[in-house]
Amino acid sequence: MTPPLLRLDEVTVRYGRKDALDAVDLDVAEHETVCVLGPSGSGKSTMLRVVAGLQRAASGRVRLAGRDQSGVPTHRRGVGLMFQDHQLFPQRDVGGNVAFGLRMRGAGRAEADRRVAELLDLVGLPGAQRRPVDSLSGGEQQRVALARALAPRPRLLMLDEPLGQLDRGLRERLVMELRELFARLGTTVLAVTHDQGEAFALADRVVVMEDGRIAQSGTPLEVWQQPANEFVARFLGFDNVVEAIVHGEIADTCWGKLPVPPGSRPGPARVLVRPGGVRLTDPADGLPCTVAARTFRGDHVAVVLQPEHGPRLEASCALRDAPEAGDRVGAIFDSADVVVLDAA
Ligand SMILES: Nc1ncnc2c1ncn2[C@@H]1O[C@H](COP(=O)(O)OP(=O)(O)OP(=O)(O)O)[C@@H](O)[C@H]1O
Repeated sequence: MTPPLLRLDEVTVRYGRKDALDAVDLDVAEHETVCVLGPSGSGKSTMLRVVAGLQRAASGRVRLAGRDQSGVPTHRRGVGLMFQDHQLFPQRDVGGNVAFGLRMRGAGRAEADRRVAELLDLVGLPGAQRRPVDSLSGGEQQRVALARALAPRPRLLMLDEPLGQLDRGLRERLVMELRELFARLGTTVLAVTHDQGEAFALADRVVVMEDGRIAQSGTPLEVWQQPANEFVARFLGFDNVVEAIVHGEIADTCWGKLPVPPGSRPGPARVLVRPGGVRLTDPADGLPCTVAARTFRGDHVAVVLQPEHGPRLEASCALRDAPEAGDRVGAIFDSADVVVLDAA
């Protein structure tokens, strides 16, 4: 069996007494795009740095195509890196920036020129070779940085907050372009971001980091549908989490009895209710609540409910059905949107 393109085997990175990575195991298969997601300080950049050879592991192994990379310098690992602030060379023009890695690897001028033209076509900047980089917009600079990272045909492309500085609309567009480009080129990608929308749009697989460890790894759909624990649930923006006692297909909570999916582990647990699974009805027919606030979110309205007992909960409503602040409503719960979480 061929080994994964990248394997981290119990990799620990220590800064002083702190483990920035704590015995992390991770495989990235050839042609896979893996996005590492997590709050600030959870170890995302450290993971990229140790794979690139910019940071030494205190213990564990980094393998690329099965080969232990201990002692292999960055420029011999065959990895491409793109950081959040692009780090383009301001004194070189676009062509000079994209050709940089090629020339470093001994490519002749004609070959480098051909490859630069090919890459600028690929990233949607055909003919931009002679433009000064400071004449480019943020999004264009991002494309040049991407072309530069792809130029030497790295076996693994690593992106650190690739779209961090750009405004939301542009990011959403570029993420789709990147996904299509990586699929077309068959690039293997390890990207880190703190933006879940970006990670979910780009990734075949999402890895959520918490304090130097992997809290969950799965497809975007798996992680979204079944967050492993309360940390992941809250990181994804799900705040409807309460203590519960699960028995059979019921969870007893301060919000009353919630239906849980068949086969849920019985006993004390934390339970998440996705806002889409909170339906509003007459106060007499559900958990009586007062509407504390409502926020327009484009395609839906987030309605914050204050029950008579227990913490507030959020419901997601269609615009035409959304109640007004101060209204009395009843909340009923849909078992498909109730998730029994692992104890953290
Ligand atoms: N050179 C360093 N010296 C000491 N501590 C460091 C160093 N680099 C990172 N750390 C610490 O290691 C931990 C992980 O940092 P890292 O930069 O990998 O996190 P991150 O998830 O990428 O964060 P961010 O999203 O803010 O970039 C943090 O607690 C950070 O303060």
